[in-house]
Amino acid sequence: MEQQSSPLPTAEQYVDDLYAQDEQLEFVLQSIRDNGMPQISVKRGYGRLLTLLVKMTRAGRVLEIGALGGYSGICLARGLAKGGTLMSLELREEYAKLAHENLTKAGFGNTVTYMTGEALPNLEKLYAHNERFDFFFIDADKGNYPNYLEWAIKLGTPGAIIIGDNTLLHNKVMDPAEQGNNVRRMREFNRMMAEDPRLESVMLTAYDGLTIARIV
Ligand SMILES: C[S@@+](CC[C@H](N)C(=O)[O-])C[C@H]1O[C@@H](n2cnc3c(N)ncnc32)[C@H](O)[C@@H]1O
Repeated sequence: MEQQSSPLPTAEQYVDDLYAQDEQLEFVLQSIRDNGMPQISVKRGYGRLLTLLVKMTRAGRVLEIGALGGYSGICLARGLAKGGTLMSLELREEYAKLAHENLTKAGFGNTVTYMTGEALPNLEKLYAHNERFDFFFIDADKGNYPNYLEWAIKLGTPGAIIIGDNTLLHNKVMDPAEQGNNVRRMREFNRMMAEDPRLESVMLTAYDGLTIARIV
């Protein structure tokens, strides 16, 4: 009888399997499921990239927009040197609470500060208080990505890194038939990242896309 061969893994599955399970991060994913929250944390490979990039750039002040259960927060905090800090903006109190619990369990409870509510007014507050950051991770409501990018440029120190997640938006950005608000705004974000003279950037197309820029 002819043997059925199992389908090949995707490149992302292959890479994910190459690395040992990360108990702290798996715990976060389980806590998100247990609390009935959306399972939309940053993908494992990009989480590892966040840690590496924070380390490689020696960023001391990191700002995240969209905390959910703290998965990306832990990845970012792991990259910080002693004394580094993470500011995390999250719409929902209950999500920020779980994220803080998870960062505390991971040993980063005193590294992170949460600001809850809509991110835009909080970004304005941070600017007014003269807070500046050298690393940004944008991962909240997609329709505001271009606004978050403008704020990151304003709040960024020279050479700051700005990263946006989900920049392919389930491949909708390439499909001219897709004309919803989030898709149009994500296209606008991608175009800004590619063309804005204040930035130099690269777009990674694994998983759901990740765009990385540096303020020139
Ligand atoms: C994709 S999830 C973030 C995942 C997280 N970065 C991670 O990888 O672990 C998006 C988060 O953005 C939050 N969010 C949505 N709209 C927001 C807004 N206007 N201001 C601040 N946070 C918002 C959601 O509540 C949700 O927790």
